[in-house]
Amino acid sequence: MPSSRPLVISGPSGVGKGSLIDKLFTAHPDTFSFTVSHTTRKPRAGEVDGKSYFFATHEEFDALVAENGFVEHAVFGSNKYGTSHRTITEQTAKGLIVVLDIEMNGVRQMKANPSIDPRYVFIQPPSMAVLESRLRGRGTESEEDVQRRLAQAAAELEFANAQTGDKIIVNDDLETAYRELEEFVFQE
Ligand SMILES: Nc1ncnc2c1ncn2[C@@H]1O[C@H](COP(=O)(O)OP(=O)(O)OP(=O)(O)O)[C@@H](O)[C@H]1O
Repeated sequence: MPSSRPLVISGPSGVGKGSLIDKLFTAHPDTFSFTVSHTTRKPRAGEVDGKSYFFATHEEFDALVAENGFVEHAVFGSNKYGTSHRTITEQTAKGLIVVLDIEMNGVRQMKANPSIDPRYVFIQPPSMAVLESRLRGRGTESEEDVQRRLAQAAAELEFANAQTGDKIIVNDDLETAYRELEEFVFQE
């Protein structure tokens, strides 16, 4: 039986977190769950409250921050995003392993307030050059955005390397990295 502790997957943009998490969910369809984040941004067409996100006003969001309702939260542009304690405990109570895809500052917050005791996995690129080519190859970001993500990547790698006791997986060959992740997740 795998541990029921939530799994926090972190690492620079473009390193392959999404690809690895997709593989995990596909290979084990009834084992894992995502959380539903809170956001102050307005719903886009087709987005359902409580499914895509929990949509909140700034006042509602700030009230939840004040009562320590988030395990991590952040501001992107003019909007706030956060993962509530509640979304994690609800999914864990269903017997699912919660998977959180979180950036460095979120990990910092979770470690500073260790109320849910997750397992941390850091995904790293074989080199910065490979990371750059994956980010460009994905073709979803503007040049300015690629540059911003690469600058942030250096900080992400430095942060991960300074952590002790967490799992680090180098995503060189995707299948090999996936097997390493799977083995870690399903170990006793
Ligand atoms: N081991 C690998 N070898 C080659 N290409 C890979 C590998 N892993 C992922 N990729 C490719 O690299 C690109 C970035 O991967 P992905 O979108 O999964 O990254 P991410 O870490 O989730 O990024 P973000 O944090 O920005 O969402 C994708 O085009 C993906 O197909």
